[in-house]
Amino acid sequence: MSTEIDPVRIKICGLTRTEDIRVAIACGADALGFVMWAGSPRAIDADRLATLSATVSPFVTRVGLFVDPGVADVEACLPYLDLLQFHGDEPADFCARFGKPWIKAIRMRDEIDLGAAAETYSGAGALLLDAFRPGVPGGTGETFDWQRIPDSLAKPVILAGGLTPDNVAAAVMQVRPYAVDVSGGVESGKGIKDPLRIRAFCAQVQATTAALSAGASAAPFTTKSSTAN
Ligand SMILES: O=C(O)c1ccccc1NCC(=O)[C@H](O)[C@H](O)COP(=O)(O)O
Repeated sequence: MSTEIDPVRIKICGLTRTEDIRVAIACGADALGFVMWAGSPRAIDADRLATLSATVSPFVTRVGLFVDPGVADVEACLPYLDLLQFHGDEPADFCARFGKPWIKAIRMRDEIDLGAAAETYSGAGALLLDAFRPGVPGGTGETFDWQRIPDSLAKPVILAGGLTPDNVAAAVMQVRPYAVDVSGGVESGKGIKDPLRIRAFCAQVQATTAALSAGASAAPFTTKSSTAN
């Protein structure tokens, strides 16, 4: 029996070049991430963001990534973004003050309580769950134990951290996230995306969604978005 399911959304992160944006969109990416934190090898500034953002088609979400930014730093980027993604220790009221939809990255340190995080960041559109490496706010290229994600969470889950064309199908099957997020797994160098790897990554996600729709799983498919407020 075939059951239509929501496709797992795809976010390609750490884009710095127009040609990579074109490939990501052509392969079906739903969202594109731009790292607005100067400490990253994938960082761009607001001028570059304006240029890149102008090449993004309507209906593709432009996401700005920030790590404990100043208010003015975020405000300078607002005209070029659809969604804000916070990777530092930003309180919820800070994340919400810009009048844009936002998501919160949660690094999966040992003691993390995802239920509490979902309450603390109740205004977030989703929680992006990422690997924890001390001193590195994101883009680690490392996975974490996906079994640590509860079956039910009060926010949609965006799964990140060390995803690649080789492991993303298993990740989708196991976690059933609302979306997957990848950076290093589709790169040939920091901030330089590999078109073949982007294509392979998106194809794996799309094929897994199709397989689930066709009944590849014994359990009825629900994504981690299904328990969202
Ligand atoms: O990518 C970075 O360099 C980065 C730096 C600081 C904060 C966040 C950063 N990236 C965030 C992302 O959304 C990445 O896609 C996510 O951490 C997954 O990265 P990867 O493990 O390389 O796929």
